[in-house]
Amino acid sequence: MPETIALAFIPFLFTLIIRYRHYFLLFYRAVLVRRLQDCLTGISREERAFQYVLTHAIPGDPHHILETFDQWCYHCEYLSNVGPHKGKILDRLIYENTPLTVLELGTYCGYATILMAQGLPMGARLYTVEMDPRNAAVAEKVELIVGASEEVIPQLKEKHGLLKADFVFMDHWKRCYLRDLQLLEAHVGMGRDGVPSLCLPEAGNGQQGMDHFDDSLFCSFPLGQLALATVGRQDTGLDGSLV
Ligand SMILES: C[S@@+](CC[C@H](N)C(=O)[O-])C[C@H]1O[C@@H](n2cnc3c(N)ncnc32)[C@H](O)[C@@H]1O
Repeated sequence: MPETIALAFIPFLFTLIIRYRHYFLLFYRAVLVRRLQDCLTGISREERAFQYVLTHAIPGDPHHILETFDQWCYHCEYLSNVGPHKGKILDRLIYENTPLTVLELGTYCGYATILMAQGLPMGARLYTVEMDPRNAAVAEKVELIVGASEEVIPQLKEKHGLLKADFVFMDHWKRCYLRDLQLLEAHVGMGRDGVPSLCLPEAGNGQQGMDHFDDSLFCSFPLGQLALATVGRQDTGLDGSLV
């Protein structure tokens, strides 16, 4: 009898596995393989990626550095970079907006930082905030600020000289998006003539190397009174409404 009940569950289990195969794959690659590699190599996944990039990329060539990151993600291990598909959208937004001051929340390995920095006009400045001091990469136009966004944003003006942000790329933990937008509104001048652009990739869905997940888009909205927009899952508290 218990065997019969167990057998009856097998089709159900198969259906679940097929339905959620991408999440299983993500779990396998991002958690299981990562833990195993951490134990085998004695260094973190991000350090492994850096070693790969350092040994395979042409120094000083941002395109090749990004391509090398992509190769690593497709053929070796998963990284939560913005990735080549959403990267194209980000690149286009930078090109269209030609911002002089850019604020990125969530540097991680510096993939989006490099991507944005190489598209910025001369004299532009990119500020990028990362709370994990191990995740750091710096380029010429970039000021890397190590700290949690909630502590850094109130100090951006006085301590880091960021008087206004023309373009904000939020790519940290999405539970922080609403709070940090409110902090930005309170502490940082926003954009040319008060019209900043805001980018919110849909976090947790669109991971690099997981093409199937890459169905999210970026938004760049001209924001009069800071209109908020998010694309994809509507669980950030930012549902396209005006604040
Ligand atoms: C998805 S990764 C960023 C990927 C990066 N923008 C890219 O495309 O290469 C998110 C990063 O945000 C950082 N982070 C999360 N919450 C943060 C906070 N409140 N302040 C600063 N950094 C934060 C994490 O440590 C992590 O490195």
